[in-house]
Amino acid sequence: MRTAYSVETVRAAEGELMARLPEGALMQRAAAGLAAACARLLIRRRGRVYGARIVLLVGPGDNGGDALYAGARLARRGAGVTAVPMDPARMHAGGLAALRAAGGRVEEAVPARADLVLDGLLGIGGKGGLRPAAAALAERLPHGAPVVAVDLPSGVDADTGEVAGPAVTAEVTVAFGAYKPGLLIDPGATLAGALHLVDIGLSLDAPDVEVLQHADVARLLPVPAPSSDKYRRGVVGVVAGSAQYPGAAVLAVAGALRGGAGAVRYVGPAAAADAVLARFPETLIGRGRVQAWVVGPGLGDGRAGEVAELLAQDVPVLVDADGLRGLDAGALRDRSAPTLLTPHAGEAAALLGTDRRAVESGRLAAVRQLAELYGAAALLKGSTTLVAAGGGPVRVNPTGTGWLATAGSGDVLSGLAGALLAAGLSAADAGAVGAYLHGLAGRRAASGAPMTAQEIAQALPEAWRDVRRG
Ligand SMILES: NC(=O)C1=CN([C@@H]2O[C@H](COP(=O)(O)OP(=O)(O)OC[C@H]3O[C@@H](n4cnc5c(N)ncnc54)[C@H](OP(=O)(O)O)[C@@H]3O)[C@@H](O)[C@H]2O)[C@@H](O)CC1
Ligand SMILES: Nc1ncnc2c1ncn2[C@@H]1O[C@H](COP(=O)(O)OP(=O)(O)O)[C@@H](O)[C@H]1O
Ligand SMILES: [K+]
Repeated sequence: MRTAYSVETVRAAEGELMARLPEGALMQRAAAGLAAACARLLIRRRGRVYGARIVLLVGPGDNGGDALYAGARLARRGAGVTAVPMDPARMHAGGLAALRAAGGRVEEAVPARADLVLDGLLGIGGKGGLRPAAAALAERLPHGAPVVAVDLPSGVDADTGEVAGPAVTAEVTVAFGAYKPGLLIDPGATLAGALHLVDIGLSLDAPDVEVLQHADVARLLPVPAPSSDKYRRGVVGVVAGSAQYPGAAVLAVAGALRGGAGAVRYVGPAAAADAVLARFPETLIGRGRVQAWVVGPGLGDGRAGEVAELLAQDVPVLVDADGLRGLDAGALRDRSAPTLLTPHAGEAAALLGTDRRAVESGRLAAVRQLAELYGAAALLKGSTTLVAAGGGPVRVNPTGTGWLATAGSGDVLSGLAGALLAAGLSAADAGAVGAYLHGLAGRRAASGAPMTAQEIAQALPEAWRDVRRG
C-alpha cells in the first residue's frame, strides 16, 4: 500500500522530529537522498555525474535550500552546477554557502542547455498559483533536459493535486518523509512523473490518502472456497438498460459476470433482456433475491421510482449513471446496508450542486463531500479515480488510463464493482478493487491502441490473474 499525508500532518511530524535532532539534520537527509536520486538519473542517461550541466531553480524557502545542498553534493562529484534564484535577495543562506564552497555558480537567467534541472522553487510551503517570478522560471526551462522536482512539482497544490496556472512538469519527483496527496491525484500526479520517496525518519500513522497495489487487491478478491456454491458466492442484480439503451445492460452484465459473484440476475425491459440473453445465456432474468443491486446504467428517464424502491431494500446497492439523478440524500443516509455511488465528474457536480470544472480541479474535496453528504461510499470516475467512505483515507486508483474513456466503459465498471459488493466486499473495497481491475483490464485491452468497452470486460479475467500472480 502506498500512502500519502497532508501538509499539516507532515509539518507536525517534522516539527516533532526536528526538536530531537541537531539543526539542519533533516534538510541534510533530504538533500542527500535528492542528490543520490539525481546521480542515479544522470548515470542512467549519460553514464556519469562528472561533467554534467545541472541547473537549480531556487525558491526562497527550504525547498530551495534542499536544491542548493543537493547541488553542492553533485558539484563535489564534478558536475557544473548553476543556481537560478526566484528572488536573488531570498535564498537559503546555508545552502547557498555550501553550493559556492563546492564551486557552484549563481546566475539570473536560466541557461539554455542542461543535462538536468532541479525544481526547488516551492515545496509544501507553496500557496496558490505560482507568482510571476516563479512562473517565469517554470516556463523557461532548458529545452529537453529532464526535471527532478524537489518534494513536489512547483505549482501543484500538495494537499489536493490542484494546479492553478503554470506549473513544472517533472520526470521524477523526490518526496521527503512522505508522499503528499497532490503527487497521487491528477492533475498534479501527471506533472509529478515517477515518484521516489526519501526516508527522513518521520513517524506518521493514519494516512489521508492510500493507493492499493497488487498484493492489497489480491487479499480482497473474492475467491471461491471448496464449500462455495453460487448463492454463497453472491448473486448480483443488474437494473440497467432501456429500449433506447439496451447496450448498457449488456455491458453492465458483462462486467458483473467477471466480478466474482456466483450469478448475475438481470431486471429490465424485454428488448434489453433479449440483448443480454443473446450475449450471455448464463444470466438469470427477472426479479429475485440478490446480495447486491447495481442500478442506473442506460436506464433513461422516468425510472427514479425503481431506484428508490431498490434503495429501500436492506441490501447493498451500487448507483450509477441515470440512477444518480435526483437521489434523496436523507434517504441514503438512513440506509443501513452499504451504498456505493459511482458518478463521473458531471454527475458528481449535479449531486453536489456545483459545476463540473469545480469537481475536476478539486477531485479530492469533491469525493469526500459526496461521501459525507450522501452517507455512502463514493467512487468518482475519471482521470485518477477516487473512492471515499466514512471519513477514512481516500483511495486513489493507480491503474487508470485515458484509454478507458470510451463509451460504455463505466457500465462495465458498475457491473464489476456491484458483483464485488454481492460477493461480500465493503462498498469502499468493492469500488477500489473494481476500479483497480477495470484499469488493469483497460490497459491490457488497449495496449497502445483504441479498444471498446466490451474488450475491457473481456480482459477482466486476465486482470484477475495478473493480480493473483502478484
Ligand atoms: N520542514 C522540514 O523539516 C523539512 C522541509 N524540507 C523542505 O522544505 C520544504 C518546505 O519549505 P518551506 O516551508 O520553507 O516552504 P517552501 O515550499 O520552500 O515555500 C515557501 C516560500 O515560497 C514562497 N511562496 C509561497 N507560495 C508561493 C507562490 N505561489 N509563488 C511564489 N512564491 C511562493 C513563500 O513566500 P512568502 O509567502 O513568504 O512571500 C516562501 O518564501 C519542503 O517542501 C521540503 O522541500 C526538507 O528539507 C526536509 C525537512
Ligand atoms: N482521463 C481518464 N483517465 C483514466 N480513466 C478515465 C479517464 N476518463 C474516463 N476514465 C474512466 O472511464 C470510465 C468512463 O465511465 P463513464 O464516464 O461512466 O462513461 P460511460 O457512461 O460512457 O461508460 C470510468 O471508469 C472512468 O474512470
Ligand atoms: K519543488
